[in-house]
Amino acid sequence: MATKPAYIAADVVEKYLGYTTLIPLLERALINFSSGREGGVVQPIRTIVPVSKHKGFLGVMPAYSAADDALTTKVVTFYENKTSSELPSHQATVLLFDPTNGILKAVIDGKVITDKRTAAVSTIATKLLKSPHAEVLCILGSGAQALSHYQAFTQQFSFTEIRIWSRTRENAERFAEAAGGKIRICSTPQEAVTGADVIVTATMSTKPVLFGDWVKPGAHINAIGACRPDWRELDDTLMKNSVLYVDSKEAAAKESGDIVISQAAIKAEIGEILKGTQPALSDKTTIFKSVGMAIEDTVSAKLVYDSWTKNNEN
Ligand SMILES: NC(=O)C1=CN([C@@H]2O[C@H](COP(=O)(O)OP(=O)(O)OC[C@H]3O[C@@H](n4cnc5c(N)ncnc54)[C@H](O)[C@@H]3O)[C@@H](O)[C@H]2O)C=CC1
Ligand SMILES: O=C([O-])C1=[NH+]CCC1
Repeated sequence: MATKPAYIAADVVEKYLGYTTLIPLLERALINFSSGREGGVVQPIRTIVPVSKHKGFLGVMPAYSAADDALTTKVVTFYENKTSSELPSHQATVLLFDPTNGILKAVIDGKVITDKRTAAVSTIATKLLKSPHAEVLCILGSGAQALSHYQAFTQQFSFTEIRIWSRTRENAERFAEAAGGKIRICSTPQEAVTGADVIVTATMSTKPVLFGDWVKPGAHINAIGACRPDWRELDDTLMKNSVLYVDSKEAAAKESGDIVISQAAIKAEIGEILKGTQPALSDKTTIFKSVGMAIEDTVSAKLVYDSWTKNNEN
């Protein structure tokens, strides 16, 4: 008789998903993804079901990695009009299957996986694309992604100044308290961005919050939000005057309003830079437009499951 699937809750995921372990696994996954058939990644474009009546979306994100022999699907919901400040705008669950026979092995909380794997991939892009002299980090937004990016970036880099802007000062102050480090709270996005070497946009905005005229030449931008074809975070000036990298060319060209509307040309996938088949033009102004990939959830969920199994063996 088949055993019941394990349930792995958010606090356990948090315990096993450290950036130092996760980052090299994701680097390998990005390379495999960008290697076509040879890379052994099967990842169709995700299905998104709009729940227009409630300003929400349900996304289904399946993937298989031959290199990891791991099979998962994430189910993620995201809502524009949160009904409660207690409720996160994004909620997710990852189902992990035995790839040999299709048995469901684990139901894993997907919220922490989503927050951390996204920040880890931005860290990888930033290592490749930032100026070697980068000192100032700016984060626009103060939600879950803003916090995971702050945590990953402060662990992996040594910025001398970190700035944040959020729509309300109260939100920015709450963020600074949760982050716990020295953070400069800025009153306007322009103040936060001016002179910054690395910028993270992590908002639910549907209109540009970051304008090319504000951005220091040579800066690197990680654009995390605007995952719908009619949503924007970056304006046309910035999109057209920067070198544009993405996680998945196919997905970004379909899902990212910043690309769909501006018609900016994509230079390469981050996996192609890691493979050495495309250059990292770090002396130019660069954008990493992240839409999020199922394969990132697959390797993260496998890491969590394997660590959990090891620690629960008698
Ligand atoms: N690229 C990827 O892999 C992923 C991207 N995302 C996207 O990242 C973005 C942030 O996600 P979370 O931090 O989880 O959401 P969140 O709800 O925790 O935080 C959203 C932040 O955006 C701000 N915001 C909302 N509307 C705004 C507006 N019009 N102008 C400026 N700021 C605004 C909020 O005040 C808050 O600070 C979302 O667009 C989300 O869909 C989320 C998960 C993965
Ligand atoms: O990759 C992901 O999980 C998501 N990207 C945008 C919303 C959720």
